[in-house]
Amino acid sequence: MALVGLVGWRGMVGSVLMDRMQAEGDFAHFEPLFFSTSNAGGKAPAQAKNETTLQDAFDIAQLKRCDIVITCQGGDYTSEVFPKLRAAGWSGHWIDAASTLRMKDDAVIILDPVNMPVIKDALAQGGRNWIGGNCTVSCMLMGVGALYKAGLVEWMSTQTYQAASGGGAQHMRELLTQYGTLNAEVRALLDDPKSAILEIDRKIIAKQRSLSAAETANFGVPLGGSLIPWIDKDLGNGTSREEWKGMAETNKILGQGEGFGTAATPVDGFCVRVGAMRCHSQALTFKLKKDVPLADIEAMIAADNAWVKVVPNTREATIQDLTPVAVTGTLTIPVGRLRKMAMGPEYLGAFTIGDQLLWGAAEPLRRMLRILLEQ
Ligand SMILES: NC(=O)C1=CN([C@@H]2O[C@H](COP(=O)(O)OP(=O)(O)OC[C@H]3O[C@@H](n4cnc5c(N)ncnc54)[C@H](OP(=O)(O)O)[C@@H]3O)[C@@H](O)[C@H]2O)C=CC1
Ligand SMILES: N[C@@H](CC(=O)OP(=O)(O)O)C(=O)O
Repeated sequence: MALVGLVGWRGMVGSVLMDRMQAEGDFAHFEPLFFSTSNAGGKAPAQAKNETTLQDAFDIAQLKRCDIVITCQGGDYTSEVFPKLRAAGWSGHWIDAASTLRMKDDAVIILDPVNMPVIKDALAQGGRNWIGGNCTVSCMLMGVGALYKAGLVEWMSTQTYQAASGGGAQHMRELLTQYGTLNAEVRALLDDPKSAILEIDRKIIAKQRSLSAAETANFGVPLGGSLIPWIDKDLGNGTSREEWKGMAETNKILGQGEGFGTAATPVDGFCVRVGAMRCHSQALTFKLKKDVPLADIEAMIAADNAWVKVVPNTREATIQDLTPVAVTGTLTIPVGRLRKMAMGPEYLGAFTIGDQLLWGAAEPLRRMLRILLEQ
């Protein structure tokens, strides 16, 4: 039985991964070896079989024992450990949620319902590095990948509404703390149906502008009752790194080069943090290469994979099924608001949502592990 090293299994992404692996019976297919950066020698979780002690996640000799290592520990860990492990002659499979290795030539961005042929090609050529994609990109392609597979997309523009969880657990806590502080500030006025809404509004904006440093430590500014139209690093050319990933990773996932070559499909837009908990939403505008009837587009999208769900473009269906609240904790990727736009029949609008901890992070890793175990 393959020995699989699990690193980062108790973090937020790792916990979602563990839950999914448990739900799918994955642990029946390998011997797990659990690692920790903080508690080596401690007790491994209940899924452990023969190896019941936590190993030091920096111990190259222990990592070298593994046929496969799967890590959700983060980019700093990958940067420190991965080169040492390969330099020590380890030729096992490395499956990673962090972005560190994504754009390396010898790494595949894994999203098998979308790019199984790319994964199979890499496997046939001895590929060993399998990296989960950016959450926004992965969720988007799970929804509208059919249009790319059909070669219909001339370009795509994205406007995202990204949840607090993309920043990590502390960001989710901070958002809720801010909501709580704001609510407390006006609770007495809310309880009085006769109170003036503009007084409530004045108190809220005053409170938002005076939140303590501790209450904005992670986002840097208030997010509760506001939004932040910048995610990840400033690339210095007017683009955020999150926006850059849209084109770079979409094209790499599709096997269309490293993102900006002549074969690449242009993808660009704005990435915005909003006060949602763990679902990333995005409004998409496509320029299609030709005018395709809307019914054909809907059928194509609906048939693409087992998780995508076309939501009828009506008010009732949209407000019921096309929200973070509806999608959180599920693998369903709804695609709705599908309509031709006023610019012409080749212009298509769509809105899609995905749980960024499931399809956006844990699920592609889990599925890659099964692909490797089943070869
Ligand atoms: N958050 C996201 O949306 C996404 C994250 N990723 C990638 O996954 C990586 C991990 O992200 P995320 O899961 O959010 O990170 P977490 O901070 O939740 O977990 C990372 C590690 O922190 C350690 N840790 C310290 N204190 C605690 C605690 N109280 N509870 C749990 N773990 C703790 C654990 O390591 P140990 O057990 O060794 O102490 C854990 O594995 C990111 O750095 C990123 O590279 C990828 C896609 C999306
Ligand atoms: N940057 C994403 C989350 C994330 O972890 O992305 P990446 O895996 O590309 O670093 C967000 O903030 O929503």
